[in-house]
Amino acid sequence: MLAKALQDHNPAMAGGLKGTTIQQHYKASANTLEPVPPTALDTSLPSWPASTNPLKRTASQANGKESLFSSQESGAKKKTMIDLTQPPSGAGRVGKLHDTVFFDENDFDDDADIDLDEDVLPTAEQQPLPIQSSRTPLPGPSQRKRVTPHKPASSTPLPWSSSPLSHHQMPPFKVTAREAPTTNAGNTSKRRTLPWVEEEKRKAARAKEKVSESVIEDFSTQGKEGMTKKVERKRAQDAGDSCDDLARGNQAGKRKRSRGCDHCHDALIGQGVPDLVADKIMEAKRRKSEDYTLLPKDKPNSPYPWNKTAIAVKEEQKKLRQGHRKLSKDVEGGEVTKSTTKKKKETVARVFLSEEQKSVLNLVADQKKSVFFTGSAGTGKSVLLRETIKVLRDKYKREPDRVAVTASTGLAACNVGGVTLHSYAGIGLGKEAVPELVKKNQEESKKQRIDGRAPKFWSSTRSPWLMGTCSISLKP
Ligand SMILES: Nc1ncnc2c1ncn2[C@@H]1O[C@H](COP(=O)(O)OP(=O)(O)OP(=O)(O)O)[C@@H](O)[C@H]1O
Repeated sequence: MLAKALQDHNPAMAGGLKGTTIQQHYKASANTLEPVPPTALDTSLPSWPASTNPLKRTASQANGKESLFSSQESGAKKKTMIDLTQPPSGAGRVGKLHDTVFFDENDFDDDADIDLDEDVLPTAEQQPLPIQSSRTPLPGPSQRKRVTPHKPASSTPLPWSSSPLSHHQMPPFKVTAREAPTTNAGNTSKRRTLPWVEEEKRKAARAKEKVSESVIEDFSTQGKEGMTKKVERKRAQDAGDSCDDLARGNQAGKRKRSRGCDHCHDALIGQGVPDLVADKIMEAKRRKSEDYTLLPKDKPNSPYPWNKTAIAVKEEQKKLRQGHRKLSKDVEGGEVTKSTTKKKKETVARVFLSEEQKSVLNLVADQKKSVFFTGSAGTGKSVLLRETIKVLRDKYKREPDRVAVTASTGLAACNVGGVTLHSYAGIGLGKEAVPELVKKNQEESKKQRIDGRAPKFWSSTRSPWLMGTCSISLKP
């Protein structure tokens, strides 16, 4: 069936198959099949019309020489063979089917990209700009002819702008913004000025003219001497103005004060003030006027509420606080709040000693006797001891070193505000012999005297001794 189809398609080829089987033939052709070079394709293309160009067709549309073969013996390997060397034959049944060409609407979208091998000279409108691209064309596998752009001659001047020639010429002179002519033809620019500024200028010009006229008249009538006198009068007038302005604190005075004040100086001399004194007074005045700056209170009040000095703001805050305090007092019915009043010092209730305690105190403080008092816990021994210390310190206020509060232990000493007996004596742990301890105590007493501290006369201290949880020693 396949051989019959091939015979119908190309009788010459079918004839060539005589004497061999189809499979043997295509085995041999597959071995000898070589890729067709592109030059061969290019040379073969122009001879065919575009409608019958086999390159524009798909493999299934090529011509009757296209077919698929599969080797049933070797397995599933499929080989496609297209013979492009032979012109298409319209005699075959498959070729007849493809004589009618169908076009899609999108088939001609790429017509602009078709590279024609004709040397078409570009027209004047299509002439490319002489800007050379930095991109160099990549060398392709096929060396096709490229359309070279028509380059102008090197001597031809290149137009660098499309502006008219008048725009390229330099202006005849530099025109400033004020002198620049307006766009309106024939009208020069007129600078807008304020009417009152113009009026002031006119007045100044008129005054200048008057002054010059008067100077000429004076010079002609009074001569040089008259002119000098007039100038002096004018200076004195200026100085007088400056003094008045300084007194008022005006800005005009501040500007004029550098000139000095000759007429004030003359006035002082006229009053009988010596020249040197007048100079010093004027110098002092000048310094004062230079250093003088208006205080905020001297400055006129600003009509604007936000234009206030820091002092004015503080005064306002102070007034507000006072008003708030007054208001709070009124609300609370005149009672002062706790935060504003000082807390009263809490006083400890006075201790009232019992008869027994009083007798012990009397023996120690008045009769200067050594007393041993003891008792069970909570019977008031510490209370009595603190009261006794207090009475003795009040009694010997001018001789504080005469009262010493000691205890055998540190805890007991803390309870009555004293020190340990060993610390008071300065004997350390007290493990040495008595003579050595006495010597130590005397040395310690000397040191304390030199240092100005209260001396400890442990060795020479006599009665009364108060023995209990603590002891109080009194110097005789
Ligand atoms: N004359 C007094 N007046 C008021 N209170 C007193 C008086 N005597 C003692 N007390 C009170 O009795 C309590 C015990 O007193 P205190 O601590 O002096 O006793 P104490 O004998 O020293 O006790 P302890 O032996 O345990 O140290 C304290 O709270 C103290 O206030």
